[in-house]
Formats: sequence, structure tokens, C-alpha cells
Amino acid sequence: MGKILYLECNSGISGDMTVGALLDLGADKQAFTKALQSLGVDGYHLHFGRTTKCGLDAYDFDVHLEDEGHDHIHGNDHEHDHEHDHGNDHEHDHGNDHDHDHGNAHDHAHGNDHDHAHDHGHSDAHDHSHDHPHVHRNLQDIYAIIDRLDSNNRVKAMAKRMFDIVAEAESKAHGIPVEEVHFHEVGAIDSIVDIIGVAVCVDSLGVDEIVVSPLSEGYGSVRCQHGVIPVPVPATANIVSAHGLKLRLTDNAGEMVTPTGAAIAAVLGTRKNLPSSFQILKTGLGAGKKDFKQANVLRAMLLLEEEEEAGENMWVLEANIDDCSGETFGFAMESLLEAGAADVWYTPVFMKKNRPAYMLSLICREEEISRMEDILFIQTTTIGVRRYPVSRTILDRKKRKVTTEFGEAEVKICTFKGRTFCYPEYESVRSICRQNGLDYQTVYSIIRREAEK
Ligand SMILES: O=C([S-])c1cc(C(=O)S)c[n+]([C@@H]2O[C@H](COP(=O)(O)O)[C@@H](O)[C@H]2O)c1
Ligand code: NI
Repeated sequence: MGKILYLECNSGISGDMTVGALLDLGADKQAFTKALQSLGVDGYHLHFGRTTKCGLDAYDFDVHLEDEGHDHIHGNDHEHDHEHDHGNDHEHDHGNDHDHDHGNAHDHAHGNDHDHAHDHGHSDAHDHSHDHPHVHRNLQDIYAIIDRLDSNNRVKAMAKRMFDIVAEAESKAHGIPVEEVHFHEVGAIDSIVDIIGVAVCVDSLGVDEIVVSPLSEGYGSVRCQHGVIPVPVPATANIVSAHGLKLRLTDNAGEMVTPTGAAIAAVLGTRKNLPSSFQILKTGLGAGKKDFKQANVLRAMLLLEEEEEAGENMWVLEANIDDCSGETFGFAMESLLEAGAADVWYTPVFMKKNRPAYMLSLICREEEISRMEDILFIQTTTIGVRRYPVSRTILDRKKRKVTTEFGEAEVKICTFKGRTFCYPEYESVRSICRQNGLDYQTVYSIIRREAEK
């Protein structure tokens, strides 16, 4: 029963859409801006705003590079006068006193400790294929920037992995070694901000697992620094192929999945399918820059997995194994349980070739079969797994905390045909026994009595 982040990529995925969706979902904006300031990278400002996509209110996040068509004068009176020319219909026209009357409200934050807020407008229909000069950086330069980040190692590793994936995809597309990949668009500040931003935002949400839906992609071609290239662009196609992502082609003209977006999807996904039943705790929408016939948004959801339902159909996976050590078996069981197996057990068997062995059995939901098989093939020596569906009946159950004279204890309360059964949780019984030098049966009865009151 954990918290799951679900990224619904029905309009594709890009770096800024992901940051927008996560901030809309409640990711820590302060942690985000603070982390980016710690990079010491200058020459950009961030736009935090809202816009509408097919009538839906969505978070509009963008990174503007200040040497690319932006002339910012950051004097005392906060005068701005900048223009965008992205070869599309995204126009800014700022006055001097930061009191604009445009359709959408935006906050700005700068990479250089220079924070201010003002309103300005977006036409919402701009294409993101910027036609501006780019800083060229290789993977080591990017790593050096990420190492400066004032954040934890998990965030840094996540961001590096995303850049690794883009670099590998570019290397393949251009037929050059990874070390020789010089990021162009992807190496520019906006990609660094997007990738690091996503890592910081995800970390701040504190989720247990992440599910990424298939990625909807458009058709046709897109203009980038190389010239006009087909959609999915080669870097995206390489990432999708190398990381087993699923693409769902649509009849929208243009690019919906950017290489950065695909790399984010590849790194974030920890679980293939949604649980069979869940609560939606919160949703967030991150706006894309183009307009399609459907709302061009990335939807992020915070889900709470529900306890298994009674009468659920489950699967049993089994393997007879005669060449594994007890330690290996122990580790495999631990890994399977951690990955969501409802139970794992070993049965001593005599198998072919007169061999005493163990049958490893586990029970899991259908959507978990492939994850369980991955573990079985990687963590044990088995070279085959059999499976069959089983039905099971389970009682309605709830966990409850009770207070005893020795402290709090957890109890599972099960109901069946109007009757209630209270089962103290083993961990609670053990901890009270240990702390108070009591025996198991006594503590179990005390907790149970308390729960039945
Ligand atoms: O800059 C390079 S090398 C580049 C390569 C490719 C390939 O598929 S190869 C594609 N693009 C396009 O650049 C923009 C920006 O992508 P981000 O991932 O940085 O958002 C996008 O349109 C890519 O298709 C650039
Ligand atoms: Ni390229």
C-alpha cells in the first residue's frame, strides 16, 4: 500500500511538461529553485505560470535563455524588454513596470539569485523547436554541473542517468562514441534545468513507485539543428527502443515525445502497470507548448494503492530449482516480496535426474508477472518459470492501531459474515516482547483483548 506517481503521457512527454505537471501536483517549488540556483549556471530565467489547453487549466513551465533574443535589464526598477523569436507564434512584449495585463500569470525566477515576479502573456501555441545558438557541452561537462547541485545523491544519480540515456541515443543516431556526443539542444541550459528539475521534483514528492503510461507520439517531421528529421526523432526512437518504452502513434502532426521526455520516462518508470484498484490523491497538469486537437498536457497523478480485493484473481509462478544456494534462495525471496509478491514459499521436492531440490512458488497479480519473472531469472539459477491463474477468497481487512499498557500496537481487523477477527501484527508483538522482556503469548493476548474492546 504505497504512494504511486502516475505519468499519463497521452499527449507525449517533454522536459518542461514534466516539470509543470510535477509542480502542479505539489512538488516543492522552493526546493526546485534553490537546487537550480546551487548550480551556479547563469543566463536564464524560469517562467512559472498557468495556461489553458482545450479549456483545461494547466501549469505552464518554461525556461528562457537570456542571450537568445532576450534583452533583460535588471536594474532597480526591474525593467524588462525582451523579445522571443522562436519561429513560431510565441510572443512576449514586456513593458517596464512589470504590470502587464495578459491572459496568463507567470512568476519568473532567475538562475542568478535574482528573483522577481511579474505577469506576462503567452499565446500558448508556440512550437519548441528553438532556432537559436546553443552552448555545446559533452557528458562530462554536464556531470560537472550536476555535481555542483545542492541536493541528495539520489537526485544527482537520477539526473545523470537521464543525460546518459540521451547521450547514448545521440551517439547511436550520429554514429559517434558517447564521449564525443556534444549536446546541442539537449545540452542547452533549458535541458539541464528540465532534467535536474524533474529529478528534484520527483524526489520531493516522496513516492514509492512510478508508472509511466505508453507515450503518445505524432507523425511527420521536425526541424532541429541537424535539419528536418523524422518523427519520432532518431534520439527518441533510440531511447524508446533501448529502454522498452511503449509508443502509441497518433494522427497529430509533429513531435510529441522529445528525447529529454523519453529519457525522463525511461528513468522514472519503476513499475509497468497501475494497481488494479487505487485512490487518486491529487492530479497535476503540465502544459505542452503546441496545440493539438486534444489537450496538450502531461497529467501527473498521485495514487494510493488499495489493499487487495476479496475474490481477486491471482497468478502462481513456480520453478523447481536444484542448483541454488540457500543464501541465493533467501535473497530471491526477499526481492520478490519487496517487489510486491503476495507470498513466496519453498517446498522441498525430488525432481528429475533424482535430484533433491526446492520448488519456489509465489503468488502475485497479473500485472506483476513480468516483474516477478525478471527477478526469478536474474536472482536465481532457474531457466524456466511455469505459471497458472488461481482464484482466492480473502477476508475484508483493515489495519488499526491500539494502545496497550506497553505502548501502541498494530492489529489486522478482518470481517466475515458479520463476525470480526482481530489479529495482532507480528512486528508489534515482537517489539513489545523485546522492550519489556515479556513472552509472545502474553503480549499477543493483551493486544488482542485491547482490539476487541
Ligand atoms: O540536438 C540534437 S543532437 C538533437 C538530436 C535529435 C535527434 O533525434 S538526433 C533531436 N533533436 C531535437 O531537438 C529538440 C529539443 O529536444 P529536447 O529533448 O532537448 O527537448 C527536439 O525537437 C528534438 O527532437 C535535437
Ligand atoms: Ni542528434
